[in-house]
Amino acid sequence: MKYFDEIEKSARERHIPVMEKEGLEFLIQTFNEHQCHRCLEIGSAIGYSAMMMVSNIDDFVVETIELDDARYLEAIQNIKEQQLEDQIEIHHDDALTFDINDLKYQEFDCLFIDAAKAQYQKFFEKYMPLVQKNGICIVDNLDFHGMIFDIDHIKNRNTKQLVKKIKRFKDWIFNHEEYQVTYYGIGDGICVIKRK
Ligand SMILES: C[S@@+](CC[C@H](N)C(=O)[O-])C[C@H]1O[C@@H](n2cnc3c(N)ncnc32)[C@H](O)[C@@H]1O
Repeated sequence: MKYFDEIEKSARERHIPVMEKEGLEFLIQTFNEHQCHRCLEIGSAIGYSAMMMVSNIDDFVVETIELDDARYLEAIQNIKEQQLEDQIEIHHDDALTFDINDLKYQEFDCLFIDAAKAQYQKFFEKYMPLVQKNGICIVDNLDFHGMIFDIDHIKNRNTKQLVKKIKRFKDWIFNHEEYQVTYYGIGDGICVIKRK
């Protein structure tokens, strides 16, 4: 497995939320097992997860969307420095309002949702139709540091609202008649979603 330890370390030091190694290894393994080659990622941050994916999965491209100005610019720089421009296409936009006609690819075999947690359902509903029939979607951070199991004891009002929204998404997707969801207690809770 190829790692980008310096980039990861620098992100953590500056409190830029990038995926934990364990979760990323799981993501890469899952995309490999499902023979995925084209991923749409929502939430690039500084490009770390996209670079990990394209560097560790054969014949793999990522198209990714990032809202934050500084992170987007840093992602561009990182991708360029690693000479991965041919494999990673990054857009600077709000994924909720982004015009999907501006995507380079119109169909994907995997979707990775890793942006604003309160909007998971909106991201899923907007982007899952771009994933082909046998494709998969991976969603991270579904336990929110275990808080999802003990919402009544969360004191901070904003945190409580956020955790409630994550729980609402979890309940919605787990009970969805069109999708089959498998939960893995890796990192902060990961779900692999497939069409039934
Ligand atoms: C958890 S970080 C992504 C980490 C990255 N996938 C990694 O592991 O290297 C989430 C990112 O989503 C971005 N984000 C939040 N809301 C967004 C939106 N509506 N559209 C696009 N990006 C968004 C944030 O600015 C943040 O950089």
